[in-house]
Amino acid sequence: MTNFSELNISESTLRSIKRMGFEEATPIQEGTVNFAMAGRDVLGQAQTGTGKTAAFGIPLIEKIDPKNPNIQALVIAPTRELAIQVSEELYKLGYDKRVKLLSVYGGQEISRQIRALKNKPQIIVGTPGRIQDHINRRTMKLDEVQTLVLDEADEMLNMGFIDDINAILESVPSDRQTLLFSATMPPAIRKIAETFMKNPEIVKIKAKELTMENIEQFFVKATEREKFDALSRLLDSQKPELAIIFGRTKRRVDELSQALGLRGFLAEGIHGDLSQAKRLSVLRQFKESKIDILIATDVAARGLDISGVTHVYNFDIPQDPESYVHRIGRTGRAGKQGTSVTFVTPREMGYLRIVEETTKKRMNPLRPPTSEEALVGLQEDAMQSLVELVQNNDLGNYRELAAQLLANNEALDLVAAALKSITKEPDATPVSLTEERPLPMRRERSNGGGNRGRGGNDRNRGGGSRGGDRRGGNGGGDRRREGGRGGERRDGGRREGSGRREGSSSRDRRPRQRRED
Ligand SMILES: Nc1ncnc2c1ncn2[C@@H]1O[C@H](COP(=O)(O)OP(=O)(O)OP(=O)(O)O)[C@@H](O)[C@H]1O
Ligand SMILES: [Mg+2]
Repeated sequence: MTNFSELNISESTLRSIKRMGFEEATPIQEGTVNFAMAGRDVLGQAQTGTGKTAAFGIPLIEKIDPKNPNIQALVIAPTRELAIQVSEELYKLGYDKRVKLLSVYGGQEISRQIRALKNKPQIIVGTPGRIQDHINRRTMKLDEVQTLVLDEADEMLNMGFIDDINAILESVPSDRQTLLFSATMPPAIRKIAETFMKNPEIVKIKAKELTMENIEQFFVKATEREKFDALSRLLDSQKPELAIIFGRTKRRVDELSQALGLRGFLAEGIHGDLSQAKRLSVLRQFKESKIDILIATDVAARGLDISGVTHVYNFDIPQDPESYVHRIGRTGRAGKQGTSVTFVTPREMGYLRIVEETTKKRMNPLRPPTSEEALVGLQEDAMQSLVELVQNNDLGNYRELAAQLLANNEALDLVAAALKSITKEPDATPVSLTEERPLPMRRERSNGGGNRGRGGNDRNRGGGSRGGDRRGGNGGGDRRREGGRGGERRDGGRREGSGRREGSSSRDRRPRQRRED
C-alpha cells in the first residue's frame, strides 16, 4: 500500500482524503490515479469494495479548474441511489478545494435541478435519462467537459441506456478523457472501451479470485418450495447485523419483503418500480439500521456501499456470474469480513458451477438448520444471555424479586420459565411465494466443474456464526419487529416492460427498456 502523499496529489485534496479517514491508497487507486491525472483514458478493474470511486474521484477533483464556472466533469451512473452515493464521495473529496457539484436524477423535480444548474456546478453526477433530458432542454451545457466517467457501465447497457449514452457522448467534446472502472470485465465492458475510449491504459489489479477473499461463500441446495423456510431459519441462526437479500424479479422482491415481514423480520424491498422517495427512505432506514434486511434486485443494489452489511443472500441464483460478483460484493467491503449464501435449486446447479469457474472460488455447501436445530440454537442463545446477565452482576432489585419467587416455586421451574420466556422460537407463519421458474437447464462445463465431490461429508451445519455475532441485551438480542408487519403495501404499481435484471418475471429477459429517467 502506498501513502497518498506519494501520488502527486494537491495539498487540498490530501486534506480532504485525510478527513475521510483514508490512510493509504488501495491498489486500484495507486495504480490509476497518476495515469488519470496525466489525462490518459483509464480502464480499471479491481474487486468490489476496493475504492474504485475514489480512484476516479481523486483525479476528477484534481483536474477541476476552480476559476472555471462551467461543467468540467460528468459522471454517469445507472441508478439514482448510486448517483447520490458517488456525488457524496466526490463532495467529500472536493471539500477543501470547494468544488461545486450537482447530482441530477429522475424522480426529482426537474425545475429544482434547473435552478441548481444556474448555480454553476463544475461536476455533474447523474443518471443517463435525466442528463439526456437536461441536454434536450438545453439546461445543461457540456461543451467544456474534460472528464467523463461511466460507473457500472455494463449495467447501464443491460438496462437499455445505450442510446442515451451515445447521445450524451455527442454532447461532450470528443477530446475529453474517459474513465471506466468495474469489478468485472464482461465482453460488454470491453466493447464500451473500444467504442468510447481512446487507447485506454488498462489497469487490472491482480487477484487469485474475482471475488474478495474476505467473503465466506456458501451455497444451499433447496427446491423452490423449500427455499423460504431455509432462508428464514438461516436468518435466525446466522443473525446478520445487516443483510441484503437478492431476488430475481420485482415481484419476487415484493413478495419476499411481505413474507419476511409476516415472520416478524425488519425487512423492506427496493426496486425500480417504487417511487423515488420510497427507495431513498428504505435505503436510509437500512443505513441507519432501522431495518436490518434489505431485499433488492440486481439493478437496485449495483455499486451500493453500505458499511456494516455482514451477509448477502442470493435467494435466487443470478443468471450471469458477473451479477453474482457484484451482488456478494455488497459485503466484505473496505477490508471487512462478510458471508454470502446462494440458494440453488437442483436444476440450477449448472449455473452454480459456472459462477465458480468465473470467480475461481468454490462455494461451500451449507445445510440450513432444521426447525428443531434452529430451536436448540435459539435456546442456547437464551441460556447464554442469562449467563451473561449473571456474570455482569448488575441485577439490582431483581435479586429481591427472585427471592420472593423462590419462596413459593421450585428453582428449576423458575429458571426453565425464564428461559422459555426469552427464547425467540422460530416463526413458522405460513407464507406463499409465487414460484419462480428455474433458470433454463444449463449443462455443466466438462472441464473444472465436474465431479468434485460436492455435498459429501464436508457439510457445514446450521449457518456457522451462531454465538459468534451474538447481540447484546436480553432475549438473545431479538431485533424483529413485534407482531410482524401485516399487510402493509408499498407504493408504486408494477409497470410492464422492465429490463433484463429487473424483469416482471423470470421469463422477461429483454436487455432493454428499463429507463431511469
Ligand atoms: N484508501 C482507502 N482507505 C480506506 N477506505 C477507503 C479507501 N478508498 C475507498 N475507501 C472506502 O471503501 C468503501 C468502498 O469503496 P467504493 O464504493 O469506491 O468501492 P468500489 O470499488 O467502487 O466497489 P463496487 O465494485 O462494489 O462498486 C467506501 O466506503 C470508501 O469510502
Ligand atoms: Mg463502485
